[in-house]
Amino acid sequence: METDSNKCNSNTSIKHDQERSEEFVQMFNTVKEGKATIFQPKSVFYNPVQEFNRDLTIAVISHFAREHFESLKITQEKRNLHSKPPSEETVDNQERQNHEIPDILKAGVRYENGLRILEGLAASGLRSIRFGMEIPGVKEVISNDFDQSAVEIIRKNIQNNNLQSIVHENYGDAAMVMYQNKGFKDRFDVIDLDPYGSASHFFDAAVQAVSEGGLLCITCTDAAVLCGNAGETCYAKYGAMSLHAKYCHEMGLRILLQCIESHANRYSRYIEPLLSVSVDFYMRVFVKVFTGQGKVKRSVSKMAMVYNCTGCGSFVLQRLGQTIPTKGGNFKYSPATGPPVGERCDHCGFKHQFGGPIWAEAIHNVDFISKVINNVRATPKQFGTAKRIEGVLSVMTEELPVPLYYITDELSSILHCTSPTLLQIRSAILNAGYKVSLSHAAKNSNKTDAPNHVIWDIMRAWVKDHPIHERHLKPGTPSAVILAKEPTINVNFDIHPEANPKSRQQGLVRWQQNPEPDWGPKSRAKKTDDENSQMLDKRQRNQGHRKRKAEQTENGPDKKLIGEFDHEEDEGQNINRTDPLTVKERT
Ligand SMILES: C[S@@+](CC[C@H](N)C(=O)[O-])C[C@H]1O[C@@H](n2cnc3c(N)ncnc32)[C@H](O)[C@@H]1O
Ligand SMILES: [Zn+2]
Repeated sequence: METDSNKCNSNTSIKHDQERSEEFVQMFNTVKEGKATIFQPKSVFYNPVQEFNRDLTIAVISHFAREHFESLKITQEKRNLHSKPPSEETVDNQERQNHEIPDILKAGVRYENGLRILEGLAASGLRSIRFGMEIPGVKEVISNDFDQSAVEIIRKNIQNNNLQSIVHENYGDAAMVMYQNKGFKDRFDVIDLDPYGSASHFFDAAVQAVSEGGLLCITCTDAAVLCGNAGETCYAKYGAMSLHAKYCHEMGLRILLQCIESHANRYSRYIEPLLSVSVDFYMRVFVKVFTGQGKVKRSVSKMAMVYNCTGCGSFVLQRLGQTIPTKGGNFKYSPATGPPVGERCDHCGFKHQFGGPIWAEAIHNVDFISKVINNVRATPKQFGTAKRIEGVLSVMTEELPVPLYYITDELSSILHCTSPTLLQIRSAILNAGYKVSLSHAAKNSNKTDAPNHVIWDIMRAWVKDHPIHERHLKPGTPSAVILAKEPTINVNFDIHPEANPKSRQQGLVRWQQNPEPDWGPKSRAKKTDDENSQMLDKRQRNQGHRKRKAEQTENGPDKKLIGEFDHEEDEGQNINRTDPLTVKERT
């Protein structure tokens, strides 16, 4: 029975709810991205620069969903061929509807046989909510974070966008959530990991918790580590030595793929990269994961070490293993033979650095990417960053599958000469009978199957036409040693008909536009006042701790040790994408 006091309480509570809701709206900014509108408190992470990352992910998963339903259809057709379908009456109507394989998939509708997606590190849930609203063919999105306040915001955002039937918030450690769902029936079709810094500590769980043929979407923002700024940290995190070479952005992607593959191999699984992108301040890879002991045996042959000349930057790959075809379509496996280089570089006489292992196979699936481009072109208004997606992905479809690249300006700077234009150097390579392409990871890059000596012959011929000052020919320097030799091939710089890549002819947005203020990886979200005062207490307690620790060491302060303490969180996040890529595209 309703009493007056109850009435009063319920009125008060309605009033409180309204006040709370108004307070809530005033406390937080609202952010609109794609179809989602979300509350975004300062204490929960948000980086608007990552819109490209989120748009691209939605474009990729949307096509993955289409393929998922196509394969369900094929399986169902095969099953129908071999067995008598149950009569209409025996199948419950609702059941049939839920499991139907529709011709046209809709977003924002729950499909019982659709994708189960986990966003392990969801912050405000923006990405998960966009998944729920924009990806057709979804069964469920679990939007997880281990920060209680973030989970609260996710819950509000789900309600606010009316997505309760598809998106579900979850509070937990991402690794634990994945371990708890690694059972055959519980695995996720798609796992998205988008942490601060490295994602490597999630790989072991992720490769187990993704379904057969499922998709991992992984960001690492510690690009500087992957690009050779701290090779020893890269080894600790990714099991490979990175090099600060001109091709470091692609090498970073290949280290990342190598690392995921080696984690997958421990569970008789292997990866197939769909798309690997190094843009802005981060790396992002999309890989499918499969199971197969036979295929896993080939993994070692897919890996290579890299010899990088410290004088002229020439590079040579050494595979770790060989896969040799035998009779009856079988294979035998053996260690690779080498080394492929002498003690000193053939071209300039300097020593080599040794990096890797890296993934030495294709990093993109061109067929898949072409379909993603077509879908984005068909709905140009869906994504705020559609133009950039089209541009970057188009360059990827043109990329040769050979690992790594030369940067034209770097070749010229070694020889202290002017640079050939993009069309001139590409023409010289093509006219010599080799292939060449750009890499999406660097302007003025030349991916080519031409051997190193051909590249240097082209540059020697260039210097003959564009002589350099004698002061640049100091004995023993790379330029003096390289230019002391005559070219062994006929070099022709006449413009080749295929020298100008299609993506360039079409004027697509292929490279990062001028960065806006605050561009870069964001550090952890700011703490509230309470959390700040707790941190201050801790800081005060620790004051002088490092100094005391350093003084205890026999040889005085160990800068490295202090450095590690100071920067562990942020290490590797400060990639300056203009280094070594400060170059404008040469025409
Ligand atoms: C970079 S933000 C995620 C951004 C989000 N994916 C987006 O697109 O806006 C990282 C989030 O991961 C959460 N996080 C960090 N480590 C975690 C862990 N082990 N398990 C779950 N969440 C974690 C943090 O609380 C933070 O909200
Ligand atoms: Zn050299």
